[in-house]
Amino acid sequence: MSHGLKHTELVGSLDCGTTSVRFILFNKYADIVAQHQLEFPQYYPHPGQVWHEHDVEEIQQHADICIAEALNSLEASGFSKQSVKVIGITNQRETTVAWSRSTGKPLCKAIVWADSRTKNTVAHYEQKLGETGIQVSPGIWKKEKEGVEALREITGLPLSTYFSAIKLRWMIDNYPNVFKAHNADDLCFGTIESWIVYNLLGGPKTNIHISEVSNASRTLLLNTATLKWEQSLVDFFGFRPSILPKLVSTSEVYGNIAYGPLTGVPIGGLVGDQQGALIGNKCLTRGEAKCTYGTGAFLLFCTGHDIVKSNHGLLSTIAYQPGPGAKPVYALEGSIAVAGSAVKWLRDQMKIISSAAEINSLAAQEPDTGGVYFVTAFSGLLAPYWDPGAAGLLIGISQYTNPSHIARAALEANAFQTRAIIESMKLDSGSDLKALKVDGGMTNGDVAMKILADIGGFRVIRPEMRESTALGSAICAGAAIKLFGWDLTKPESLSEVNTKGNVEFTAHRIEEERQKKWEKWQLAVKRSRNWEEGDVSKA
Ligand SMILES: Nc1ncnc2c1ncn2[C@@H]1O[C@H](COP(=O)(O)OP(=O)(O)O)[C@@H](O)[C@H]1O
Ligand SMILES: O=P(O)(O)OC[C@H](O)CO
Repeated sequence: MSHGLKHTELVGSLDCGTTSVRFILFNKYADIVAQHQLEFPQYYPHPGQVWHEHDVEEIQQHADICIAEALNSLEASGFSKQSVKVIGITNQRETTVAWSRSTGKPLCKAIVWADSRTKNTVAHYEQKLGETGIQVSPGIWKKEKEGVEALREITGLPLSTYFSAIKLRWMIDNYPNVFKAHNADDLCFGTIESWIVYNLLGGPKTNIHISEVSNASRTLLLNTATLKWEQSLVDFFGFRPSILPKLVSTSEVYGNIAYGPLTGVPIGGLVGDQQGALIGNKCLTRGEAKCTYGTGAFLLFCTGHDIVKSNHGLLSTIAYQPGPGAKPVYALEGSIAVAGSAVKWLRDQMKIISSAAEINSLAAQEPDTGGVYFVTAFSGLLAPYWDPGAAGLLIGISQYTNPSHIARAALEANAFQTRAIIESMKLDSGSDLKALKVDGGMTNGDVAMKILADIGGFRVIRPEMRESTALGSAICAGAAIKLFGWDLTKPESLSEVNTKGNVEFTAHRIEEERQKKWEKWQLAVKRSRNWEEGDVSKA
């Protein structure tokens, strides 16, 4: 490798995604020096329903193995462990963990972000917003439409099955041991970064119960302007304040690792994975955007220090806070629940491909979808539709339809949903997006990327080094100890980071044809909506 790596300092990143954990060691140029990745089990305990769980002890064990194995390969290639100066953690967001303060053990399996079992809980709180509302200041209550607005105003989010407070409420209401721990002030609530950092820093011995603000901004409990837990919302959802972790910034030293091969190394960065990818793509100033295609797809558009409120179905979220007390940077986000998971479904359930990568060669066997549209609403639709009642829909099937058409339609679904988000972003931010930086497992396929550019009608820029999520948290961690001169408030300090080439994909289809397909997609989405509440008399 270049740049005299053997003598250099390194920064680690523990990336705990929805389907796998990886530990990656980077040098100052973002070259990957060593890494290890492991998939972990997914639990779907109720066939036919959209329950999706993780065993968080299993995630922690996989994380420990990834760290140990990456360090073994590091040493095997002639580096000392002491090269690792600091590590960052990045994670699937919203996934909700409940553990016991006294034992440090999880009280139940974590409810994963994409799980939509909580539809009735959402309906209950929608009704409560209509009836009692939320108290926005002493004696001032906002109800009904105003209540929904106030919730958005405070948190940047709508009431949805997606966010953590709803999932936690469901746990308290449905698991007697969680209910008991809540009442006894023994319940620790956290998202995945809270859980991992709690363990790495010593578990119940040290009891460091913290949550980072980009993750906390996905709970429905954080005031994104003040960066504090919002008491009115803690009350609204009926939580005891003792459950809440202490809030911390995205880049600071939270403590030193308490066990294993990295004992004594500081943890200096915690960041939600999508915000991590924004940082890893160096989209640090207003107007820059990226989309990460993993299990789901998440397009984040940096809005600088301004919270831009969306009127078109997007989320206003915290991108990162560069240090304790520092001014946060915000983003508008469009979240798509199903992206790579549709590929996984074609592989594991439909068995029309034997590996995820194969979707590309299968889709390339046909020039088009033969009129098939695939609305991948496996657990309802997130942005910009926010319809938990939408159902997955394959439409336009005929005698002529073959597996290639379906594979292609799955890739097109990704592109159409991305376009829907870009259209909303245009309306909310006033700026058009002519080019999109992409990363994540799904972007490994060239055919998927060509379809994205062609259907979306924008340039797609794919970096050679696509571990942007991990790199983002490494940058946060490095910046916390001023390693390599990195500074999140000075984008120019990252000029030497990840400068390897990009591959670009451009649109070929004529605009009129693209528009026609777009209109047909919108029609397909319309047909998939409100299926759960469907009533034959209104069909
Ligand atoms: N070559 C490929 N083409 C299309 N999809 C792919 C390819 N490789 C992986 N995927 C999909 O990408 C997803 C994994 O991406 P990753 O970024 O690791 O996700 P996560 O962080 O959500 O676990 C899987 O759902 C898989 O189906
Ligand atoms: O782990 P990923 O890449 O699927 O990302 C999941 C998101 O953070 C959910 O909001």
